[in-house]
Amino acid sequence: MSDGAPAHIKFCGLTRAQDVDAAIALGVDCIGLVFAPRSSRRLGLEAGHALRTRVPAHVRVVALVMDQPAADVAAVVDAVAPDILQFHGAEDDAFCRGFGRPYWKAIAMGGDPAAALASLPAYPGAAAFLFDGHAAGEPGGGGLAFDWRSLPRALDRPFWLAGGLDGDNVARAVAIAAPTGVDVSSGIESGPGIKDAARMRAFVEAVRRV
Ligand SMILES: O=C(O)c1ccccc1N[C@@H]1O[C@H](COP(=O)(O)O)[C@@H](O)[C@H]1O
Repeated sequence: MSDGAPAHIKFCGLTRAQDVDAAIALGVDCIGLVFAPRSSRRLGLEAGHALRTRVPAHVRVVALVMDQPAADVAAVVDAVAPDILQFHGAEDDAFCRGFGRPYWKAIAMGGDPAAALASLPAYPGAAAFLFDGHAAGEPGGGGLAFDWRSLPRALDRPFWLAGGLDGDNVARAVAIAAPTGVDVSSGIESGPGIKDAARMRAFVEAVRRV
């Protein structure tokens, strides 16, 4: 999938203004804000809005949701104005399309990868796929990697690699999977939702060295 350009970088699960500012200073492409109920990084609408206002227009804000009612997703869209919605649950294509934003569909590769990949045609409206290491029905953000070699060599749209990435393994992951971008949460943290400046920098430097 890669066209030889460096992989894009998304830092996910930011909860503090200082971490958003540091991520932007490092030049990441996307900031992920988590609104999924079962996440230790979950933001309320006001906190999400406050973080969103710190993000310049050239950095995309991705709002992560999981198996929430349409009214809750719409409230996130209204309060946070994300550039992209990232769906992590059993939402179908029609649901994901219903909020007037491009969407990325997370694909849970941690259980049955073949079944996970077989679900891709069910999401014709997805602007991109995000392959994560958690099992279907489980939340992500737990640092779980999957076998990057299980991804197809060719896909009809951009895809992001997530799950268990950090500054030590991301170069190998990019070399194997050639994703459009890489997405990381726990691999740049000192604790849930608390990003670590040195780990953030190490991750970005590792991706840029590939
Ligand atoms: O981050 C969370 O808390 C979360 C909750 C529910 C669904 C997905 C979640 N996170 C996503 O998982 C990736 C990978 O996380 P990690 O690097 O393995 O810790 C994260 O970037 C989010 O996209």
